[in-house]
Amino acid sequence: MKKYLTLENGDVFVGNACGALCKEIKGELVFTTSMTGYQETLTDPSYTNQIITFTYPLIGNYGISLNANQSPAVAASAVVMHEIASTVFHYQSVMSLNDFLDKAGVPGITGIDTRKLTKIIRKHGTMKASLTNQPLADSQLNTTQSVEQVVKSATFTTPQDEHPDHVVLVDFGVKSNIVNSLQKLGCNVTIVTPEASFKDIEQLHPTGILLSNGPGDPEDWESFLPVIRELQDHYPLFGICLGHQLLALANGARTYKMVFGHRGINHPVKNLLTNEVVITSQNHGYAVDVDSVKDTPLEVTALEINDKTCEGLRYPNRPVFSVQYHPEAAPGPHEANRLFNQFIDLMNAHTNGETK
Ligand SMILES: NC(=O)CC[C@H](N)C(=O)O
Repeated sequence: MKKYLTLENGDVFVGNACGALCKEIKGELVFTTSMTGYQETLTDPSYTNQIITFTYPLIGNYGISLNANQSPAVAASAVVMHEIASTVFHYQSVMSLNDFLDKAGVPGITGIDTRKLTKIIRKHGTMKASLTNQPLADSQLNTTQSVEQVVKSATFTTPQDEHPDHVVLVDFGVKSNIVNSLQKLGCNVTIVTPEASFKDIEQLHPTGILLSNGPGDPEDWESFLPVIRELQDHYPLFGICLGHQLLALANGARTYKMVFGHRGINHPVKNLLTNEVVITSQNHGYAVDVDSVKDTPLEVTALEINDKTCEGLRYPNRPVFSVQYHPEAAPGPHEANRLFNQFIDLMNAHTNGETK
């Protein structure tokens, strides 16, 4: 069955349908250069309302496993591939990528020259696009799920015991490996939605706050910025990706939309405090304006080596910091994992009265 990918600039790519064959969809067309980790990528809530193009030419060859999902559902609207593997080899695989997409009701298109498509996205920037069963003019296209719906589905959980580290995680669309990474290090994690007030969070007696990743434009979360300002006055705080952008906005810095973003698992980031370079997992379309940080109490702590975008911030003399990349990986390298240990060290020092 044929499928049509129509870009906002008028370009049309014709390929073969896969996944939920008949489903038609609209979304923001982005690309990821990750060579592995398609299951984690597709279930990362930050990809909500986005059509993901995989630049790697063969996707799906190790199937789908029971423990790789980053949220209960496939978050991406659709998938664009050069080739989807028809034969799957992995001892943990329980189904093929094609069946996974079909069960999730997510359409895909294969047989696409993803190199050509990516060059177009790099030149024009991320664009709206649609995936239809007929050339666009003849099709009946439905709209997609809103970002709000994703965030409202977040749940509250309560700590099981009295471990000293109790992280209240504000869920803007969290990846499960952020929660797992904290729990593996012994933290209790309570998840709250961004509707929580400072008082709601205070009543949970946190030892630290984590602002999660999430989809969409950080400027849409203006209502939560006053809560962040209060939180950073009282608790150790760690922001990841969207959480990093929100920490910046809450302190008066600006964010902007990048031309085509960073989506991949080999982005080099230089730590300006240690001169160390880490290879990081990234997925973002917005960034913090480095120059705008100068007029805030924050300090830029890291830059992406290729384009010098802001990758890290801290609030000097406070246990408050953030990164634009994903220390929890899933997918990607684990080099930055130690940031969770650093967060725990900051919480412990704060609990012991060693920091403000
Ligand atoms: N992974 C994320 O948290 C992404 C943050 C934000 N939605 C962006 O695209 O920049």
